[in-house]
Order: sequence, then structure tokens, then C-alpha cells
Amino acid sequence: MSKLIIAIPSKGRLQDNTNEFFARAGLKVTQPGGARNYRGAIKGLDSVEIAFLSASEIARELSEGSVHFGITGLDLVHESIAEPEQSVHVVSELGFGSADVVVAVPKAWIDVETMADLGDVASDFRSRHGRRFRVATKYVNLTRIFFAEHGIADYRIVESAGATEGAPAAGSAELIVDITTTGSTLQANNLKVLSDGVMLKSQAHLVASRNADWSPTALAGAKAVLDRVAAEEHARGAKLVKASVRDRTSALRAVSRIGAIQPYSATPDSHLLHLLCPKEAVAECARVLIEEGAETVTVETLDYVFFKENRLVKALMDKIAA
Ligand SMILES: Nc1ncnc2c1ncn2[C@@H]1O[C@H](COP(=O)(O)OP(=O)(O)OP(=O)(O)O)[C@@H](O)[C@H]1O
Ligand SMILES: O=P(O)(O)OC[C@H]1O[C@H](OP(=O)(O)OP(=O)(O)O)[C@H](O)[C@@H]1O
Ligand SMILES: [Mg+2]
Repeated sequence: MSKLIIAIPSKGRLQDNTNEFFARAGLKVTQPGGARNYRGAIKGLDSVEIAFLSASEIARELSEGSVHFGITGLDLVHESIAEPEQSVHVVSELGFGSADVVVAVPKAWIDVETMADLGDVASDFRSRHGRRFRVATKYVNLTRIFFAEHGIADYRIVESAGATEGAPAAGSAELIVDITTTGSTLQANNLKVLSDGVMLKSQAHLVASRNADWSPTALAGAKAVLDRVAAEEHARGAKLVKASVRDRTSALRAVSRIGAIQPYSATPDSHLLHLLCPKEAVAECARVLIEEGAETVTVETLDYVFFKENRLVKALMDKIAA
């Protein structure tokens, strides 16, 4: 019996948020051997095993199929996996670890604002200096693809393991491709992002491997995890809205236009509505309900919303069966 193996970041920026994500879904990750043990479990789910790895290793292991699920950044998925659609399936975005992979040049390059400008500079640079300009990055594959899409071929990549933003000032490259969140590192290094230079908008995702051994036990583990993840995801995106209206049918019709639904069959009181409403439409929903005769509308935060059909499970099954 081969268990479901979930790889989660054991260090770095994604670690704390990942633990919070599991906690929100009601899943308690345990690390029995202490922080130095790289295997763990989820309390109460015997079909699941946890592997603690770094974010970049997780992308690689997903592609190799040595883990079933992993939590990692989309940037790493696209950088480390040649044909991501073939070997992985993105289960769900997690709402943390947001960062953009960008092309940034020295602010002093006042004539360079776009990738097209950069293309012009590339050929100029070559004829003027007798060599190609250098791009410092650890996103070698993403850079090659993006530059090719913009028809830029006159450049050389200088692989950088860290402190990439320092490369232009240090003289080891002319420009960089790196990840940015607040922009303060770019700012501190006098770099600017080209207006069409955002290569990828990344955030942390739950990713499934299509190459892993999906035994019946692993599948059962995946379903158990995804039921909780989906329930939390639904709950996070919606509010429970309660109101007593003149005519339930008319009110339901009105709120359905803004995406609110009545999740379970009618409440005993023929005027009372319990609605699941998209979070961003709550104020609009309240306004409509008041027009429909409500005196008061109350809104509650939900912990979990379980649906009979789990679209996360369905999408996964489609991808691993194919
Ligand atoms: N501001 C940010 N800077 C860098 N990475 C970020 C940022 N915000 C979110 N991330 C995400 O975190 C990932 C990097 O995580 P981290 O640096 O902790 O691991 P790692 O570099 O892969 O680890 P290692 O290099 O030891 O293998 C990024 O690839 C990205 O998905
Ligand atoms: O736009 P900002 O909010 O300034 O964040 C971006 C910076 O953060 C990351 O480095 P990190 O501190 O993770 O160090 P690392 O290069 O060792 O991963 C990234 O490589 C950038 O340098
Ligand atoms: Mg890092």
C-alpha cells in the first residue's frame, strides 16, 4: 500500500503560510522525529505521508513523480518543469507567496521602457561593445522563452544563485530577471521593471504530479485532503447571508443575478433565506434583500462549505486518468 505523499516547504517564505493553510483546512501536520526529520504525517489521515523539502526541490519531485502533491510557487513549476501541463496538474491556488517574475534594467537606461526597447538595445549593445549584454537570473528557462517571444536573441544568461539584483552594480550583468513582491529590492538597487516585462505572476499552489504512482490508497488520501481543502476554499470565498424577505422566490431570483445561492433546501420559515454569497458581492446582496422587504440582513463568516460534488477531485481524476 503506497500512501499519498505531500511535499511541503520545510524552510523559506512559503513554510509558515503552508502550515497555516493546512491548519485552516483542519489538517494537522506532525513531524514526529523533530524538525530535522524530513518525513511527517497528518493527524488522523493514515493514508497520507508528508515530505519536508525546499520549494525548488518540490517542483522537481513533482515532475519526477516521487511525490503526489506538493506546495510550491508557480514560478518554480514553470522554471523547473519542461512541459508542466504534461507532468503536473495545478490543483488550486493558495492565496499566499505572491510575487512577479520580472525583467528589470538599470533606471539609468532612460530610453528603455519596454521589451521592444530592450530588443533595440540588444543589437546596439552588440555592435557597440562587441559582445552580447548579460542577463543575471536563476530563471534561465523562463528567460529564454520570454526573450524568444519578444524576438530578442542577442543576449547571454549569467546564472545567479542569489543577490541577483546586485549584478548590474557589481558589473557582472547588464540587467536581471528575478522575482519581486514589494519592489523594494529593485528600488534599492536602482532597477526598474519594463512596462511589459512581467513574465509570470506567481503565487503558491497546491500541485499534483501526473507521473506519481496513484495507488488506491494514494487516491483515497487525496480525496480526504481535497474535501477539506475545497470546503475551506468555498468558505473563504463566500459569506452566509441571512434575511427575512417578503417573497422568498422573488428574492432568490434577484440575488441569483449577483451569484448568491441557497445552498440547502428551504428553511422552515417561509420568509427566511440562508444564502451563500460571493464575498465581494455581500453589500450588493444586502441591498437587494432590503429591496425585497428585509428589515435586517446579517452576514456570517464560514469555516467550511462541503458540497457533494468536489470539483477539485473531479479535475484531478481527469488529469491522472488521462
Ligand atoms: N518576495 C519573494 N521573493 C522570493 N520568493 C518569493 C517571494 N514571495 C514569494 N516567493 C516564493 O517563494 C519561493 C522561494 O522560496 P525560498 O527562497 O524559500 O525557497 P528556494 O529558494 O526554492 O529554496 P532553495 O533555494 O534553498 O532551494 C519563490 O520561488 C516564490 O515562489
Ligand atoms: O520585491 P521584494 O519584496 O524586495 O522581494 C524580492 C526579493 O526577495 C527575494 O530574495 P530573498 O530575500 O528570498 O533571498 P534569496 O535570494 O536568498 O531567496 C527575491 O530573490 C528578491 O531578491
Ligand atoms: Mg530562495
